[in-house]
Amino acid sequence: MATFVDQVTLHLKAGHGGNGCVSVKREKFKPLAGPDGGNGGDGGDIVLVSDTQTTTLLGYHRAPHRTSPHGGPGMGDHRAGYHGEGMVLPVPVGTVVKSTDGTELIDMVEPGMRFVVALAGQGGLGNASLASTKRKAPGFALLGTPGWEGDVLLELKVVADIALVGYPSAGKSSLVAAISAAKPKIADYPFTTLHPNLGVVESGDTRYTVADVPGLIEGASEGKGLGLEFLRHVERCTALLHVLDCATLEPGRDPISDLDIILGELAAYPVPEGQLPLLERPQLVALNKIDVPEARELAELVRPELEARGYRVFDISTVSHEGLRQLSFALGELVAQGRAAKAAEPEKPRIVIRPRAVNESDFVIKVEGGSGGNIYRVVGQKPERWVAQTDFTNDEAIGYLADRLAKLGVENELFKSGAVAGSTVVIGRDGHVFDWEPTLSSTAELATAPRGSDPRLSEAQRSTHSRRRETYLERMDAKTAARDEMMRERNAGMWNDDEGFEVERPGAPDDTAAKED
Ligand SMILES: Nc1nc2c(ncn2[C@@H]2O[C@H](COP(=O)(O)OP(=O)(O)OP(=O)(O)O)[C@@H](O)[C@H]2O)c(=O)[nH]1
Ligand SMILES: [Mg+2]
Repeated sequence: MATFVDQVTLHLKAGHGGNGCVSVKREKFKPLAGPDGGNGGDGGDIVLVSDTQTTTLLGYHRAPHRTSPHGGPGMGDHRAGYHGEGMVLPVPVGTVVKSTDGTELIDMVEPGMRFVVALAGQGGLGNASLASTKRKAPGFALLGTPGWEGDVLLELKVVADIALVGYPSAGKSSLVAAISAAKPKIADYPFTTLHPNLGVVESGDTRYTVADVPGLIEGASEGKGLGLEFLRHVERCTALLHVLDCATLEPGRDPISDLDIILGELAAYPVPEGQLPLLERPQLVALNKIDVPEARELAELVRPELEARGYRVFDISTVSHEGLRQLSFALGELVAQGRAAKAAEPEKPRIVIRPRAVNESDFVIKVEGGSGGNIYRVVGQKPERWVAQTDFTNDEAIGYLADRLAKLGVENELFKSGAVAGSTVVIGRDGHVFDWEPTLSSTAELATAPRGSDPRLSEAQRSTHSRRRETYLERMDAKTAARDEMMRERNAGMWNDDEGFEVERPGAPDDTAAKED
């Protein structure tokens, strides 16, 4: 028998971004002709895609380690590194992706949904891209950031319209076999069915799926028998069909008490938030095995009570096929009603399929008490990424990082949170924890010096625009003053023509002096 895998832990490693390149263009007679280091390429993301052609997680059970390619490093002469190719992992429709702590990341209920489960690293900028008017020849490049690495849990939940529930050997698999083309294993011992079987039924205009799940017994919710675990597959069904065995010879069992026990077990199953509890969904009852005379009698006997409880009851035999037509028609009606109700619901917003997307610009500083004084922890996507991009063996790169952090306001905030000279500053929540040693001196300077005395925090740096505007206005004022002065002189010259008028030419006397030399 083929193994049925409905749960698998994937170990994922998304590709790293390639490092940027530091390179200087060399030409004949011009050995330092400017930076030309190319950017590193991005790594490849690992993407899950819900695919109707995929029906099992078996492939991932056999090969749970998946690694996507890294981005290539940048090279000289402005050559960028290649991008790592994204890795697409097809999963069956109905796969739920969870993190290792059990939180649901996404429910891939619709065919064709894409979920970036492991985000690749970004390529680092090369020194050509880092060049600016102020920094004409950067002697550093940014490192590529690491890709996401970790485990996720894939859980396959069968998506069926109708779920058959009942005791072992009640005839659930036989019923699926009788009303659909599915060929589940049928035998006269309990727990024949170990994994759900799906059958497709066509009744009138409606086409629907029926899931036959393993038998339930009393205490299933506490783990007896095959436990409640298999009800996970029932979770998404529109309606339930109770299959009751009227021909059982086991002492102490009869259709009514069987039903009560199953109802008790179903009530104990916790459905995920936002879904209807199992017992609040439409339910029908099938009294099975009425080809056996005693079973038919028993069915007649219990029918009034079941009807009194409000169930629609069907007497069936999967052997003689009696009652199956009416039953499949009734199930089809239920499904059609369920679908119509669903279509009338306002459409849910499409799920955003990029994980771990936090507001990029935000960072927070957490002050933690340590034995050697407070630790200032900077937590935020940007600062963490920038740290990962920094080559700490290169002073220029460290300086660039300090500038970026200062511009974002990190150092400002550190100062406000009370960081002083010698404080330990750590950037990153976990994983990327790095001790802020290399730039401690600059942080310390900032923290001890009164605000504004640090050159990088001076007004000239902080508000370049208003500063530039001020300088411009000053210069314009000076110009106007000079012109006024000149006009005044010229006017004076016009009135006193005899005194002569000469436009002063600055530098002219010097020129003559130079010629004379
Ligand atoms: N006489 C008679 N026997 C039936 C009928 N339906 C099922 N059976 C028998 O009951 C036994 C159990 O049938 P299954 O379909 O395997 O029962 P199940 O509910 O799927 O059982 P589990 O998978 O163990 O939970 C088999 O021996 C079937 O032949 C029926 O309508 N009449
Ligand atoms: Mg079965």
